[in-house]
Amino acid sequence: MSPFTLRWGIISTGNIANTFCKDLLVDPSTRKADDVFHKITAIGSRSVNSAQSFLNNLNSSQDHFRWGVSNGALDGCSAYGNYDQVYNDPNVDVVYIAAPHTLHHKNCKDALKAGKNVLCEKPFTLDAEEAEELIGLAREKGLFMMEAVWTRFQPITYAIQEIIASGRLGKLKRITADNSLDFKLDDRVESHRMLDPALGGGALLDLGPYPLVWALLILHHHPNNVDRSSPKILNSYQTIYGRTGVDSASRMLLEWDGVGQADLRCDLTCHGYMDGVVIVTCEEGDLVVVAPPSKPQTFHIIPHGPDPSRQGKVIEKETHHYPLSPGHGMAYEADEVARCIQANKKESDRMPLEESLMVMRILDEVRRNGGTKTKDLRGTAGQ
Ligand SMILES: NC(=O)C1=CN([C@@H]2O[C@H](COP(=O)(O)OP(=O)(O)OC[C@H]3O[C@@H](n4cnc5c(N)ncnc54)[C@H](OP(=O)(O)O)[C@@H]3O)[C@@H](O)[C@H]2O)C=CC1
Ligand SMILES: O=C1OC[C@@H](O)[C@H](O)[C@H]1O
Repeated sequence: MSPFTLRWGIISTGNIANTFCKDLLVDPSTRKADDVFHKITAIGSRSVNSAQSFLNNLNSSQDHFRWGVSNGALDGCSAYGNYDQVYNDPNVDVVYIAAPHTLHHKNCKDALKAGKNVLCEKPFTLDAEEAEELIGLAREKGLFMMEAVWTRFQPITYAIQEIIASGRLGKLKRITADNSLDFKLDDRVESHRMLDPALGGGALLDLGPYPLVWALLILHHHPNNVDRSSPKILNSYQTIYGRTGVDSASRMLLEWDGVGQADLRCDLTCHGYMDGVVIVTCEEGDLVVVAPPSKPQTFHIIPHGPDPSRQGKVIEKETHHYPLSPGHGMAYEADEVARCIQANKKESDRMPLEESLMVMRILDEVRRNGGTKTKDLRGTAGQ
């Protein structure tokens, strides 16, 4: 059977848009996804020159990214000097939104209103109100929409969830998860999207979704969270970066009743502990994930010790590798979008809209309890 072709329109020509588009050009058979073919049919930028040079750059891709160029994935692709032409292009099935956080809501809304399916970068929106409005609109229009939490679709996350759910490590106790890096804040211009409060800058909104995705995968989806209830925020703290007033670091302590606690961190001033960016502590041992938390490929199981009273299922340290297919690891989420749209689904079971909304509510509460300049920043819901 010939593969299902999904035609992508791309909004903005920044860093992650480039990484994502490159991954769309990788041969799907390298990740056993022969049922899908990704085609990029429109690129939208605030400047037509930027759209055209982005397209030229994709056309000159090498290595694994050459496959799509040679197999027609960029044939007939339009380069537009605005976003509206992407939304209105009849050759586009789904729009990928990769502009700064504060524009996600407007861009998604414009795409949905034009009748397009949507994949939107994390954080899904600036606040929960925006997310609610988009979810309502997507449902009203009968369109597919998903937050681009690529980590969820990587092979290692399924494997880790399976081990935890199997009970092999004994009862789950708690997790810690950390997505931190030394972003060299002092060397950046104040208008950088990570530093500018008006663009939703700071660690929480940019890095926070990753510790949260681990908390959701492990605790929210744990078999003991039978009715999938939301966590309580026990505590949170934001460190303020004086120069622009955004958070240079954020901490969250969440609890899923009857399941466990999640101690979550994100920091723009230093790396986390690379050999243990996520630690799932269970009765019999720890499951420890090696960096980066957005796309890990290795985890260890480390037993707590030879305690004869334990069930003895974890005796020696184990190392498990789940290598990503060629590319950056973003194609798995694109495959999910293609399969959902082909099956006429309006959302992904693996990344449900309710969970995007739940994350936005958590981020709102942390932001509003902190003292940064984004504390009172409101989104564009209703506009
Ligand atoms: N999934 C992942 O791994 C990652 C996701 N992200 C998410 O993707 C989004 C974009 O991040 P990233 O690619 O790093 O950002 P960049 O700054 O590299 O790119 C953002 C692009 O948005 C467009 N844009 C529109 N309006 C503005 C504005 N007022 N100021 C700046 N840019 C504007 C520009 O493209 P143009 O001029 O062409 O319109 C710009 O190039 C963020 O929401 C971030 O959270 C980021 C990194 C990794
Ligand atoms: O979204 C992201 O994913 C990967 C991280 O390292 C990056 O900082 C963040 O923006």
